[in-house]
Amino acid sequence: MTPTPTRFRFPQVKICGLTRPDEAARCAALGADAIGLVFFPKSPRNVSVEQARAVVAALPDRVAAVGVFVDADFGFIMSRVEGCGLSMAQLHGRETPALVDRLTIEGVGVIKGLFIDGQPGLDAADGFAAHGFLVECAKGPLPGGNAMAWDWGAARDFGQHHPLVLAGGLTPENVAAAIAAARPAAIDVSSGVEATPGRKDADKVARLLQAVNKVGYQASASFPPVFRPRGGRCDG
Ligand SMILES: O=C(O)c1ccccc1NCC(=O)[C@H](O)[C@H](O)COP(=O)(O)O
Repeated sequence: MTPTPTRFRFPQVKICGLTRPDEAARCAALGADAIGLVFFPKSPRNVSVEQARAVVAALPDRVAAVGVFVDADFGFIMSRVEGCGLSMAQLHGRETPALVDRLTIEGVGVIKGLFIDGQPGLDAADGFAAHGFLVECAKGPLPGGNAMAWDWGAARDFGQHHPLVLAGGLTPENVAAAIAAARPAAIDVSSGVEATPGRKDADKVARLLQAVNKVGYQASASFPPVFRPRGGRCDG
């Protein structure tokens, strides 16, 4: 992938695992760039199509709505994308490059989940024409959302060559250190801003965004923004 100089807030912020419209609207008002909706029945954050549609309806257009899937097929993903008004899909299992290509052709932005210490690992990235790569560790009972911190600096080199979405155990207290260590294009947080699984705590979200904003805005970064506003095709 060829790095393109561009201007945007660095890093972008995705708050994942929303289940309620009022909490999603609050995340947006506080400055989140994207929210995540988990379509995985084993997760305590799993949402129905109806729930997800209501959450997306509460968002301003500038906020990306990302569906999180684990080994789902094209038809299932597209039914959620179209039924709920999602702009992006985050693939958190053993999905193939062909599935990513198919979604991209449909105008769906794709974030591929990779694991620093599991499969698929970082070496799989070059096979995927994804808009971003979420990197976290593989510890914990679920494929994501496990509140597991790791040595985030181990992803720094990866982030020089790929649009890195840093995730795993981030909190308002440690996010500045994590950003300094990994220099990601975006960060993703779920457990660290929750009151209970699936319920976001507005005070924690506010403190997280304050901490990210304090790190500063970088005028130029190596990649285009990972999270794009809803309502347009995602071509690049
Ligand atoms: O959050 C979940 O429940 C989940 C379940 C299955 C696959 C992925 C899932 N979440 C993906 C995310 O993007 C999380 O925000 C990411 O793993 C970080 O989670 P956390 O360490 O809790 O901040």
